[in-house]
Amino acid sequence: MEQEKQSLETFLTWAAQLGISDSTNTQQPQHSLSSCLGSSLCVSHFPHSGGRGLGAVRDLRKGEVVLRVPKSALMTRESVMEDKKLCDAVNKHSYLSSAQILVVCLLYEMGKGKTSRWHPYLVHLPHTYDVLAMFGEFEKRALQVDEALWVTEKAILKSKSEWKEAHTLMEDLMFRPQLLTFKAWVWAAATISSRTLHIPWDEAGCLCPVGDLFNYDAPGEELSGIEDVEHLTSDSSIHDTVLSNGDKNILLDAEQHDSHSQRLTDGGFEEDVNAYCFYARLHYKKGDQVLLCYGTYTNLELLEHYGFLLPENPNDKIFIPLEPAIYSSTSWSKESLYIHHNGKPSFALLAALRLWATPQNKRRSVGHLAYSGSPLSADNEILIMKWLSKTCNAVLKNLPTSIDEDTMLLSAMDNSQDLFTLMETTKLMTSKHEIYSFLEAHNNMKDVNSFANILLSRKAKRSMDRWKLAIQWRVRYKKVLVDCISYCNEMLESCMK
Ligand SMILES: C[S@@+](CC[C@H](N)C(=O)[O-])C[C@H]1O[C@@H](n2cnc3c(N)ncnc32)[C@H](O)[C@@H]1O
Repeated sequence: MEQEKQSLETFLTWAAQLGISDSTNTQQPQHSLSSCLGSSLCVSHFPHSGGRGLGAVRDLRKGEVVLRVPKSALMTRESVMEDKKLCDAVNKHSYLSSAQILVVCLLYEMGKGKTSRWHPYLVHLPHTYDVLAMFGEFEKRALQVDEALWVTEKAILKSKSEWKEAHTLMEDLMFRPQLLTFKAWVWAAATISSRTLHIPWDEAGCLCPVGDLFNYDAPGEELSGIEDVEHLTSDSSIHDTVLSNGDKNILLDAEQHDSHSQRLTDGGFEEDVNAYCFYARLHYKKGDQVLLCYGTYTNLELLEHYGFLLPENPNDKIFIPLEPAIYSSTSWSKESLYIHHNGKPSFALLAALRLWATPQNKRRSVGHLAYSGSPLSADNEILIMKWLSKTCNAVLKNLPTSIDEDTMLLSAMDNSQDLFTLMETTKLMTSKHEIYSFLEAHNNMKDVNSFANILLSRKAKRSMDRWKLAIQWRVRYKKVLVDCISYCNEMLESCMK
């Protein structure tokens, strides 16, 4: 513990020496070079929203600058490739993407150990991640929903193929065997995926010491009026994040105290000061966690890119299987046909269903109504609400566990110190099969008395954390379906009045 504190202090001193500062005084960035924090922020622990993060050391006003990280302190492809050996090797592998190269750069610096100029920063990177590419077979299956399984499978395959493609380069650079493994690659790729920030000159983004300690908050009401804002930012990654928020022409904030309070961006690279600047997106009280909006993400996207999800995510959306005729009834894209976090069908899904439920020869005459979001007739509305409710019910019934069982399993997991107690608590539940599968995936253990030991294995503990995330995700998915059924019932009632 003491060692960790010491190491954090060393890191913050190192950061101050690089000019990183949370001081409000831009002329005289830091009073002392002993820490880059202390004027606005401090590193703190927030167990329910991201773990390690940044807290306010004083009341912060919305829009005020809370951290500056000079360009020279950013870890980018450009800065790491000042190393001639790396640069020469990379130049021989031009087929690699910029993100793959940044992954190699990170592993290369890791390989340097204490001699890396980034060493004080690198030692504070998380040791493991829970992004989908790290999900094992058991954890993947625990997601239960085809769409999520498919996204996970895709993430794993992508990671594998990117690793294979970069292998020759890493061999050329004579990486030691440990850094050549797929495990090392997924770790580095997850670091890049979950921590890089957008910079205008490199699509791979940058690693930003101290600036990457901000935990995530979903964009709030300011974006909720733009239903399909995700189309603007659809290929989600943290890089798009600041892009999605960075348009200073979009001023949606009602409060207009000063120019800063209007900005939607809470972080971005600013040419005039040659630094990454972070702003308070809200008023914060001393002690509050200061959060950053990385972008607009569904829970599945958060899991894919960042390895966490939000219990209440205003940007969550779920997809249900639709008949081919529904997709072909309109020109809306498949991605726009979904159900919102609160159970309401998306604008496009409603329009598509309304047209699909209209006889083919009448569609043309009512197309304009459907595309403007209007109901077509009471009968049509009743038909689609019944269909949607029935479909959601069928999806729920086809899933291996219910919300109640999942909730009980989660609570048993939280309250059991070991797997033996967990088994006892869940003896009568369907979930016990899942627990057996977990045991099979981790040891083929048949001896109940040794369950307790499993929790001691670090690998099983990691797997359990991911299993828990998978259950939390599927519970959210199922709750959206239940809310959609309620929504349909309400609509049906009002149609039948
Ligand atoms: C840019 S880092 C933020 C700092 C990070 N907590 C750390 O200790 O280094 C992003 C990671 O923090 C975690 N995180 C951020 N916001 C979170 C939130 N609201 N809830 C849970 N985890 C969060 C996730 O693990 C994510 O991949």
